[in-house]
Amino acid sequence: MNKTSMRSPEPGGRQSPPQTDQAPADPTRDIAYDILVSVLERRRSLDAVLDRAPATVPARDRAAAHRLAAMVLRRLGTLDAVLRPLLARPPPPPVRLVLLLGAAQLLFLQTPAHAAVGTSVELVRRRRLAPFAGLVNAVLRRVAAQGEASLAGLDQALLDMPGWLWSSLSTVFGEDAARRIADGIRQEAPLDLTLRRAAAAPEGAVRLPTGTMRLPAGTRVADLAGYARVDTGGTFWVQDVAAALPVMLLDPQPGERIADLCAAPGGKTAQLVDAGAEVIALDRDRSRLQRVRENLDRLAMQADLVEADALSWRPPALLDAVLLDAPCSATGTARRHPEVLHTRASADLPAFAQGQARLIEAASTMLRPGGRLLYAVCSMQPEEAEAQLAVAHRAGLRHVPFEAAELAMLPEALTAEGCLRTHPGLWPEHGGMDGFFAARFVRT
Ligand SMILES: C[S@@+](CC[C@H](N)C(=O)[O-])C[C@H]1O[C@@H](n2cnc3c(N)ncnc32)[C@H](O)[C@@H]1O
Repeated sequence: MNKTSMRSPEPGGRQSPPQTDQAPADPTRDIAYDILVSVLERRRSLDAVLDRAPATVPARDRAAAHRLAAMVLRRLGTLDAVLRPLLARPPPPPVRLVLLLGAAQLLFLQTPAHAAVGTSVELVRRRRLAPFAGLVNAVLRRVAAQGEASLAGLDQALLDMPGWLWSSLSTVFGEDAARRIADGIRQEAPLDLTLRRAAAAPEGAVRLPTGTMRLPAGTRVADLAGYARVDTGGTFWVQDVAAALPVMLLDPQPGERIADLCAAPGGKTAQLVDAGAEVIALDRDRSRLQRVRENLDRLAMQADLVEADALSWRPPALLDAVLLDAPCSATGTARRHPEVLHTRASADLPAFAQGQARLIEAASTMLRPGGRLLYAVCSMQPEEAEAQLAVAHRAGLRHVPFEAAELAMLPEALTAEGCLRTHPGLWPEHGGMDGFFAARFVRT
């Protein structure tokens, strides 16, 4: 196979263009490139980078940049494996990013070849890497010519998942399920909405067996009728089908006093309020708590918002229930937030598990005898899930397993110990779901 050779960049060739408030020349690809740099080199979140894009960039370009960068992050191992045989030696990191963006458009986003190749050549020039324009052009033309054949013989499930996550998932779920999870993560996630009680579903939405309404990937939520109704408040909010399960399993009753200890951005708070509970929504991050306020305002819902650290906060009176949706590695959200595949490592797990244990201990002191704790994490890792059952026991909490009848719509998510465990390999016929773990306890 012919390999395309490279010349060295000109002095200063690796600098990024200066940041300005002006809209970039090709916002989709420029922003997608910046996202990749920030995620892969600085372990930042995709949304945080997108939030920094100039306000002049239209929503449609932001959405396209998000989709393109997310596709590269989801398919990075496969894309590298396609490009490697076409290169005489590893290209400088910025050139690799341009090639990844171009190849993702060609292989996974159905961008016409002339557009994907041409815009990639322009992008490498704008990044002051003009000496590599010929290389980018030649390599991407080869990818375009090979098309689907580029992927033949590649074990994409293994290539696209970090090794540590693959071994952890194979141990927990078995190799077949790990493969189904990898397949689920590689799909673009649909838009899931939780409807408020008795509200009408937005047009075109499909009702999933657990009640969540689902619309195709790429649907813009703000365009849907009912998003910001002024008379009654919005009729729905965005929340993955799996993220809606913990509150369903807590089964909040009207008038119950319930604290949502890690509330922002407020999807589960809204479910608790919608059920008629008296809700205290707590978050230690002021700007994130502000998002809870905005979301509840849009829905015309009331809760007591408290900016505090759940480790030291105590309620004015003991509570009927606590929802602890604890901070975690978030591996369960990899299909919606594919950066977690690159920003997380197994070395992060002990610190997360320790933080969760301290929050469980704090939560146990807030409950009246007989009060319920619903512990949840959007993680698939056992350190953050089953391992916390022993912590809860030591803190004076009794595990109350979920019953088969409570998960009759999703029996495959009920574990032998009576916990909830979902993952992106479940419900492939409906479009999958995020990974979540939940367990229920009662204060003895
Ligand atoms: C997993 S998110 C919660 C998602 C939320 N429950 C929902 O459904 O929309 C974690 C949140 O916990 C907050 N948090 C983390 N540690 C905390 C602590 N010790 N006290 C209060 N909030 C905390 C973070 O600021 C973050 O907003």
